Amino acid sequence: MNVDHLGIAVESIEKALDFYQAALGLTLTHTETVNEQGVRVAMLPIGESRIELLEPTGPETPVGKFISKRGGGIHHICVGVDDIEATLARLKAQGIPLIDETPRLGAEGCLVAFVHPKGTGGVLVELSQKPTQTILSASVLSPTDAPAD
Ligand SMILES: C[C@@H](C(=O)O)C(=O)SCCNC(=O)CCNC(=O)[C@H](O)C(C)(C)COP(=O)(O)OP(=O)(O)OC[C@H]1O[C@@H](n2cnc3c(N)ncnc32)[C@H](O)[C@@H]1OP(=O)(O)O
Ligand SMILES: [Co+2]
Repeated sequence: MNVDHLGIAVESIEKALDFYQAALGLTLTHTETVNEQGVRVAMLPIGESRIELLEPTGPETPVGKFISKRGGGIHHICVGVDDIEATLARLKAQGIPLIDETPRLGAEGCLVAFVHPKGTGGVLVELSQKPTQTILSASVLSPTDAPAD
């Protein structure tokens, strides 16, 4: 397991890059729109992890609602796992409240599922399994935007 990324809700990725890219000096490696989650994402590696900037595609999306209720800020922590189905089954058996009982498609073709904050000490936790080479090469799962650089 690892911290795959930290999700930060922002009103505008472009504005947020003034800090994370221009001032702090992180490198923007990937941008993509994930329609299934209603977000545009920008990935900036930091050490062995990444910062994921999340800009909502509209107000009635998870990140859009989060920003209108609380303003921007830390939205979720993403834990990388090798077998997301097995992890979900283990959590479910222990009565942990899951938002997604089956994985969905996340950024970069990953399989993702969210655990409800009421079962995690108030933090929205995303589980993510990296795609296999086979999945990566399938055109249906290709990122919708071109890489940033
Ligand atoms: C692209 C992908 C990727 O990385 O690959 C992504 O990250 S996509 C990232 C965007 N996608 C997602 O977030 C999908 C999963 N999220 C969701 O399904 C939703 O946002 C929920 C987390 C269920 C919240 O739903 P909704 O806004 O309708 O409910 P709500 O505002 O009434 O919130 C219910 C309770 O959860 C709390 N709550 C809501 N959002 C929270 C957050 N981000 N972190 C911590 N707590 C949170 C509220 O304060 C409230 O607590 P109280 O009950 O105590 O008042
Ligand atoms: Co995420």
